[in-house]
Amino acid sequence: MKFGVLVFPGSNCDRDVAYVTRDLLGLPTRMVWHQETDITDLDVVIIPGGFSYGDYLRCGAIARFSPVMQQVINHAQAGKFVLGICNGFQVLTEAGLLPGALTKNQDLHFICDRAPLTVERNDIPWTQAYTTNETITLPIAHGEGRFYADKSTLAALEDHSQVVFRYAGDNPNGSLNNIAGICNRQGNVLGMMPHPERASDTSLGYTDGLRLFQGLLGKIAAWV
Ligand SMILES: NC(=O)CC[C@H](N)C(=O)O
Repeated sequence: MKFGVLVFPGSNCDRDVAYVTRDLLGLPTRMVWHQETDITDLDVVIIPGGFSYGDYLRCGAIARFSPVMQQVINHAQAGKFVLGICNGFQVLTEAGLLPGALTKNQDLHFICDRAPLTVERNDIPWTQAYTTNETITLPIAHGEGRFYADKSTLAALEDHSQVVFRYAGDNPNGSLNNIAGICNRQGNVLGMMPHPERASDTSLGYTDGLRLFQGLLGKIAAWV
């Protein structure tokens, strides 16, 4: 299984993700510059965190127009895997691959913290290494992480069990329904504000994030 990690001007978690997939998990991984137009060699695309285009206009609003994004849409529509972490989640909503929007945190401050999360479902490949309703802890670091969607979109997300992670403790940013991460209806595209790649190495003190990547490895053969 081959991973590709997108790199935009301003990405800053790209190497952290590659450290997990290439160095910790030993999987083929290549960095994908945002102007590339052929990613058909990839099984999994990860859009990492950071400040693509300096967060001008809105986080992810400019990156969404990078040439590689049409390829990411094709990749997702073919049923292949896409993970957007933090700025990557913002890019996925801007690109229309996930519903809703990430808006400025309720208190308008950038938040850097550890957040307890509830895993809402473990029946998609991404989360099969967790148990449903398990509480895990992942770092968060964002200024625009407040999930918003209109009433009918929010109801549809809940009706189709597309909420994958919810903030378990205090709601850190004012996200509607405590939403920290969602997937598309098929379950192959996942977006989340917390950073699993920053909780994957034992030297960092906790490894709840590693199981996200490990879960995908266990399931991919059956899913594709
Ligand atoms: N860590 C990140 O990816 C940050 C995302 C974005 N720049 C924000 O502040 O919301």
